[in-house]
Amino acid sequence: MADSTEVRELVYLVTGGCGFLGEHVVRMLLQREPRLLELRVFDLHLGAWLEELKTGPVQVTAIQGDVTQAHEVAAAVAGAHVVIHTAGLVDVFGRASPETIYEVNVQGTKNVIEACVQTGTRFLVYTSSMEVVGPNIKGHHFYRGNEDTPYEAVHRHPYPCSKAQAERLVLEANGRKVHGGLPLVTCALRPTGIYGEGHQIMRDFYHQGLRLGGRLFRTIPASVEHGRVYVGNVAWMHVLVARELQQRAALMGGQVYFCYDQSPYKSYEDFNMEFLGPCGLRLVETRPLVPYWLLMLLAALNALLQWLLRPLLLYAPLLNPYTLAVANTAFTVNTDKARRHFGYEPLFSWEDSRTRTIRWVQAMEGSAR
Ligand SMILES: NC(=O)C1=CN([C@@H]2O[C@H](COP(=O)(O)OP(=O)(O)OC[C@H]3O[C@@H](n4cnc5c(N)ncnc54)[C@H](O)[C@@H]3O)[C@@H](O)[C@H]2O)C=CC1
Ligand SMILES: C[C@H](CCCC(C)(C)O)[C@H]1CC[C@H]2[C@@H]3[C@H](O)CC4=CC(=O)CC[C@]4(C)[C@H]3CC[C@]12C
Repeated sequence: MADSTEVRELVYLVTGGCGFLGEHVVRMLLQREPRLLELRVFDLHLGAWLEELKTGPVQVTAIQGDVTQAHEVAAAVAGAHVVIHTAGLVDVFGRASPETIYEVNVQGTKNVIEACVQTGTRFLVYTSSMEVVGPNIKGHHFYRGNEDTPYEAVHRHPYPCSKAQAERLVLEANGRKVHGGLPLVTCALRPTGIYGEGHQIMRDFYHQGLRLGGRLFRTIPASVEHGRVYVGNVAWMHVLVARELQQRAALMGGQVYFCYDQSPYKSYEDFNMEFLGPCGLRLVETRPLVPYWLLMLLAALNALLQWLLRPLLLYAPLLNPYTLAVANTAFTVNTDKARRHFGYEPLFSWEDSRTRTIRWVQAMEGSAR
């Protein structure tokens, strides 16, 4: 909501601005950051929807680029006041190699930090993940914890390892002198499982349900709570944190914040049914259809098949030992740190978030309704 009394003077860069979360951040900035003069959207793959944004009062600059290429990042960052770094390789299914995941998530983040230092950009917001904390490889539950809750964050999978390493780099860079001599101010946001318009896995579950005659089969006990947060609220947190970081550098610099809202605590599958149910799907059984030991066996078999078939084709099903462990381990947050530090309140109520997500599912091609 542009306030006519504010002067448009700020240049923001959003890396990964054409991804699921990135698009919401871009649209939210245009709606809710009245001081924005130019918005640079940097992504490996640019979306056609960017064109429609170019007619407004803010200059929207689309930059096709790769975060692993330091010179491309530096060129995009030069002259920006704030960088929101959401670009990342989100892969827990074995589609990409561990090397590629590290290259994008860790080297890409190093490139963003170095670009800020070299070009004199002072404010950097990093999209981290709940995965930097847990669930850990021991399957310890994290039950409604906050940023200070003790937890053994031990990982083996490349995705959480790379996000944890990148987050550490961002936090350690807080206070480094950028070109011109002023200190860099950084912080990291840790969303739990994001949902909402554009969520690919929700889309996949919906289509799977349609193929199975309107049914989905429970795999995880309903008692295993999984943290979820609406994409619009995650985007709003990014906008707010980026704004307030400029005013409250001493308090917020080097800090981490979980992303949260009023979404209910439920199992991954029961939560998805909040949207898929009203779209004509039902979750069969009150208890998992397949015993857990058999699921573990199937997950291990999938991992073996992935490895055997790799020279011939990419076999990357949803079920693997890692996704099973994440889905089957409680991980929920209960915190007010973002409210205390920068006045965050969710912009979308649970009812709004649910309605918006249901409308999006219903609008999908092949809708059951
Ligand atoms: N989806 C989720 O539930 C969660 C996501 N996150 C984090 O949020 C961020 C965004 O995730 P999503 O929007 O879900 O993923 P996404 O895959 O939809 O978006 C990532 C974007 O980054 C871009 N990108 C990938 N590699 C790039 C490269 N080398 N150079 C430039 N751009 C590149 C992609 O083209 C894509 O547009 C990621 O950093 C992810 O780790 C954190 C917690 C939960
Ligand atoms: C794919 C999983 C659901 C199917 C499980 C099965 C096959 C046993 O029925 C998803 C369950 C939990 C998801 C992850 C979680 O929300 C945390 C995440 C945070 C991120 O930063 C990236 C995405 C993800 C790892 C997310 C990925 C899908 C699940 C494993």
